[in-house]
Amino acid sequence: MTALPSPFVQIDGVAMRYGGVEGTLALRGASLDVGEGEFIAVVGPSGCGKSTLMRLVTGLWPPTEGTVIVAGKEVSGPLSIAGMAFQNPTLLPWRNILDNVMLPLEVVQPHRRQLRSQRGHYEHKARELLKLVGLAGFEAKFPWQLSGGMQQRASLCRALVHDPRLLMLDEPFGALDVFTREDLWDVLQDVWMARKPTVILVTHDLKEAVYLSDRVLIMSSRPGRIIAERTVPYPRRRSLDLTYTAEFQDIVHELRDRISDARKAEAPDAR
Ligand SMILES: Nc1ncnc2c1ncn2[C@@H]1O[C@H](COP(=O)(O)OP(=O)(O)OP(=O)(O)O)[C@@H](O)[C@H]1O
Repeated sequence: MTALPSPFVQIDGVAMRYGGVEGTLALRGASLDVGEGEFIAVVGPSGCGKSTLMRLVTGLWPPTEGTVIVAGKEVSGPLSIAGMAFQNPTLLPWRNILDNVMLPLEVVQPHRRQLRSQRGHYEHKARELLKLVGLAGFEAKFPWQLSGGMQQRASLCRALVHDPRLLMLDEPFGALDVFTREDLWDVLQDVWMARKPTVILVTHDLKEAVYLSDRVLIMSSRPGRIIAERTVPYPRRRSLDLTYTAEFQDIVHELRDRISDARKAEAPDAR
């Protein structure tokens, strides 16, 4: 019998308290595994600790208790193999779009070391990514010259330019109108199909979670932990028509009911 490969992301019994012993307990007993190349979505009540979980996986904060292992190593500082995108695109206003997308290459090794001698190669890569998300021709524009949706596309390119094995997305489409959001779902789907990074997506949008992921993890109210999961059965490439089918909507309703139960559940000793 062949052994199963170990998960790419392993979170085991993690607790996180902000601000010392009297501070806010954001997570308690949180455990989850994500396989390499898997796309998972994390949903849960507001304030349950989803963003906190993302910070622990990317090494931006250490857990108060428990372990976080990524690619076989315990996380002990910011992870260079991760690309990140958040609700707010946070592009640097004084850099044009191409230079914004290339920013991680100036920070993350081995790219940082190679950037000067291989600038042409890296620039080509950044331009190809911008083309993939429909931003060819906008390389020399500044963020303020782009719409919110276009800025979010650029921020997705920035998260991908250093070929991260792990893509961490914290409500990346939350601030966008529904049409732009749906366009970007398909952009993300195409990027995932082409490069197969491991993706952890935090979202409040249950339709988005089901449309994009292989598995949806549901968190309890704070202090958050994973209380249930739902496997999504649809092969890719998925089309938006799928979201109008009764079966798809049943899955969304099922998730909504579970989150509503989690919101009602008492968390008496959470502070
Ligand atoms: N830097 C911080 N210092 C102190 N408390 C914090 C900090 N960041 C988050 N918290 C608290 O930790 C808890 C979990 O916050 P977190 O942002 O992880 O939740 P979330 O599920 O992402 O929320 P939302 O769904 O509203 O975006 C909240 O009670 C929040 O107030």
